[in-house]
Amino acid sequence: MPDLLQIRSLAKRYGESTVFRNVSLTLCEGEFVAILGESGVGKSTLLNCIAGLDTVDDGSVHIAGTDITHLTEAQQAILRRTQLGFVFQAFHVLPHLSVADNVGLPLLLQGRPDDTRVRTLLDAVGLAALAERLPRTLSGGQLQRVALARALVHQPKLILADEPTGNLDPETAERMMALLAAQVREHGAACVLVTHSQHAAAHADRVLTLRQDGIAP
Ligand SMILES: Nc1ncnc2c1ncn2[C@@H]1O[C@H](COP(=O)(O)OP(=O)(O)OP(=O)(O)O)[C@@H](O)[C@H]1O
Repeated sequence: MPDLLQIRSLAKRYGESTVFRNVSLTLCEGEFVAILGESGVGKSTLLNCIAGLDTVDDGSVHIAGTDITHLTEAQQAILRRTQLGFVFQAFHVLPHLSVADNVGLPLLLQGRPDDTRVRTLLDAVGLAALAERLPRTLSGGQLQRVALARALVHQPKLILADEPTGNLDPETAERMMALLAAQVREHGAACVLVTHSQHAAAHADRVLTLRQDGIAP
């Protein structure tokens, strides 16, 4: 199966301080990897580097065969829009858009708005009744589900999920992880999940731990 993500010898520093180095990881279609690691070790930074949202100091990141570290910012933005779904730890929903419009944004940006697909995702994350509400009227767990629905709505090839169940009760978290896993396995996507939750990580095919000098089982 083709590799959707290939990370080779990735290194990241902030000034003189090394966050991580020697990080290599390959994911093919249908693969789901969970990354654990102590707080501050660089898990969110790694996801940002994969998405081209942060610079890297060494190594390469190929997404569906394209090295994102060698693209211009505009080219990276197009690749993110077409290939990536990102569940940010801090949600990053747009405050002036309704829940439905936030979820539909990736489709709109690709010039293929689809209200039916948005409705399907809102149903799947249990937010259909809140479709017209503004984000500021939602709870943290509801916002997290908006972020998950938005990351899946355009059926991206690569899903990067940063602690996507951190604000959810155990039952809702299980349902959201099942939704994420179904997207990966039924649609041939690949997912990198960053989490502190062993329950969430149990949905993955492989569980790896990030340390300063690399990533390993
Ligand atoms: N813009 C920045 N400038 C300098 N240091 C940074 C910057 N962003 C992150 N860091 C540092 O990089 C390290 C990795 O941060 P990161 O948020 O990736 O960790 P994490 O493993 O995701 O943590 P957590 O599990 O607590 O969310 C931390 O020590 C953090 O302080």
